[in-house]
Amino acid sequence: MHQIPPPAPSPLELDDPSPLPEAQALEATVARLIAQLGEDVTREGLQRTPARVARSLRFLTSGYAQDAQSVVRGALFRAEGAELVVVKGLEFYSLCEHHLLPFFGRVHIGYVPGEHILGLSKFARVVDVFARRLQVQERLTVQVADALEGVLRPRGVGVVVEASHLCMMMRGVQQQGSSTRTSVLRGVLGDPGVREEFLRAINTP
Ligand SMILES: Nc1nc2c(ncn2[C@@H]2O[C@H](COP(=O)(O)OP(=O)(O)OP(=O)(O)O)[C@@H](O)[C@H]2O)c(=O)[nH]1
Ligand SMILES: [Zn+2]
Repeated sequence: MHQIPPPAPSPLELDDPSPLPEAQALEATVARLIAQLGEDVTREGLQRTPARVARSLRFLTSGYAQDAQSVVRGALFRAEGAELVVVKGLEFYSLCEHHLLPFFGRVHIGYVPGEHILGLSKFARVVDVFARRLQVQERLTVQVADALEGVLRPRGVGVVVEASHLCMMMRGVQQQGSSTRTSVLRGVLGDPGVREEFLRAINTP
């Protein structure tokens, strides 16, 4: 009888038995950072922390090694219509480039197809390519719109990002209730009728 093997863990989640020199350098940097915060890196709870943080940071910035073209490959299909398509509420987590603290929220995307439509899951994958980098919210919004425009050549595209920034919540101005909305509306998504339809779709629960 065949045993079903357990699913392989993602390479980024593995405990690397022989870390590459750059991974070791990152670990050493994290160890130095912890020491400079006045902590004892050799105490039991912290011994493996530099390796964990290095691994975690590599995952959280894994978007640098990806590009939107490869992510959508194979999921472009001939368009069946030319109506507005809205994919809303895509969750994302990113790191603010000023404080290296998380900002997170939802991305809403609308587009009016040209010759192609895109497999629905790929919108979330495109968002992750750009969210898993050191970012500002405005650039994230523009990069998602640029990427979709590049691969889909749509008649119009709209990207709205709503996010909470921990750098504004747990430090700095400490505005726990604040959130930020950024948007890019291009092509026919800029036309009043289509824009209204898109904004109504994303604002309706
Ligand atoms: N526009 C924009 N600003 C951001 C984003 N993330 C963080 N910031 C802001 O970047 C700015 C950095 O300002 P600085 O004055 O250099 O840094 P700071 O002294 O830590 O600022 P405070 O947060 O006000 O304490 C702050 O106003 C942050 O709120 C983002 O995604 N977009
Ligand atoms: Zn910040």
